[in-house]
Amino acid sequence: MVLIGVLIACALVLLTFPVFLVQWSLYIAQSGSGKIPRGRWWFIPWLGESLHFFYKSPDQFFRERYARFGEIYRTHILGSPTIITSTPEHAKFILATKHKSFKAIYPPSIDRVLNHPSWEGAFHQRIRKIVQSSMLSETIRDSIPKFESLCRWCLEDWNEREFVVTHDETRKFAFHVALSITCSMAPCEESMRLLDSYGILSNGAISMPINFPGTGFHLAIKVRFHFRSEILTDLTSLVKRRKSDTATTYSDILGSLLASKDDQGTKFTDDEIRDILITFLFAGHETTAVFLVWIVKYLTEHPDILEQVRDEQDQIRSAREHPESPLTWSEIKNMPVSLRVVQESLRLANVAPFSPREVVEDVEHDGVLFPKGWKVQVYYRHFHLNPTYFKDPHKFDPSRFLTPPKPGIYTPFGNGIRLCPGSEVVKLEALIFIHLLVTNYNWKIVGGDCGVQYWPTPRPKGGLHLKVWKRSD
Ligand code: HEM
Repeated sequence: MVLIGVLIACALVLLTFPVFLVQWSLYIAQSGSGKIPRGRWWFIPWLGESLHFFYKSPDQFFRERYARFGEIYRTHILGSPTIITSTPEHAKFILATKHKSFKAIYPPSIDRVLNHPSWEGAFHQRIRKIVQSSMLSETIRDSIPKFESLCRWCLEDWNEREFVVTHDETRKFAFHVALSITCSMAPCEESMRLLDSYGILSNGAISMPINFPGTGFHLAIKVRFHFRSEILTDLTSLVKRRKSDTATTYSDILGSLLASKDDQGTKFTDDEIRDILITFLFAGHETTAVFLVWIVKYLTEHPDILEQVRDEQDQIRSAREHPESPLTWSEIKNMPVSLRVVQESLRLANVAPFSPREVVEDVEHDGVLFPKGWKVQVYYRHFHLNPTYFKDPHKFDPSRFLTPPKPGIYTPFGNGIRLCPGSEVVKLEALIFIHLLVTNYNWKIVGGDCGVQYWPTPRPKGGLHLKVWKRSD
């Protein structure tokens, strides 16, 4: 008995010794030169503070550490020692165009589902150029009628249903907008099949990366093969059709990818094109869908603001010769109240709260050491909910955007070299959605407030159930 006790004690000492060594080296590093930021101690090497991170709520996890350690601190989550920073100065440095010491990464769950490294260097710039030019406001303004009819299609029978799961419908809308920009695909059997596959893929990406039968992540890995082969089939037939269709010029991303050559005249391979499409569709719809749900929730909870938005949108409609005419670019540009609702919802909801990076080489900035191999998360939520930058930060108050925020403080679309190229599309989608929703419908939330699902991005739990009726009813 005594022997077993001694053996267990020895095993514990042996197991925890390396952890103490790591922790001690951190202590030396931070006390010697005062470089690595402060943080909590952890005791299980791979796990670190991950259990707290997943099961408390990321929001509470970061809030507690922010309160204790300030704007920059270290932790150990998702299998890596990580520095969390939320000083505008560090964010600018880490995300800056020319800085090569940090490389972009996906969070492990998304990484293993998408299964390709983040785009870097010249390859990244080449893709970015194509993607950006497809989403400039001059380019997307021609797509207003297309986006509006997609939105009408998604909203058309809301009043006839017992209740609407808002997130299901906004996903349908955002996904078809992304498909339209990517490969000019209109709603069809194929697009709905892809939407379903993406639903399962996204469920895996938003779950903890545990590959065990029965988990969402396990299912997503399995579905990924199915999804990839589906994309491959669709893409192959699309390329075939495009090649034989010499009469039409396609101004979508797929068309540009197929035409693009690098400095040596090399084209993208089919595998590369598939990876770009998979990633682009992923980036392009999930965040937007959740964001539109938040807009509905905020408007419902603030009837005074909903009334102002409705007044604005009704005026636009009544100023037209035919009230049902499609929206125009000049009408979109003349929605200041609704635009402020969009800006404030982006700030408060923080649907993309992080920019994750990996440190490529030891780098020091402003008294902080970022050690090689560590992860860094620029955490925008600390900016956007900081009373120093936004008075009464948890209050939904679109009027705060009557005064533009200071540069580098309001960053819902990130910053620097990877600034979201879809920001103009998101705003356009949101304004079209608001216009059609408030001019056509009244609604109320049913099933009570189910709270917030924080992982991986904050969203109303259950997708927000609505009972909807026509305004004329
Ligand atoms: C509310 C909606 C959205 C939010 C909040 C959002 C936010 C972001 C953020 C913060 C990043 C930077 C990530 C980083 O620094 O690592 C990003 C990147 C990106 N976003 Fe968005 N996004 C949204 C919608 C969209 C849409 C609609 C599209 C396309 C149609 C899109 C396409 C992309 C792409 C391709 C990147 C990668 C850019 C690069 O690596 O150069 N996003 N997004």
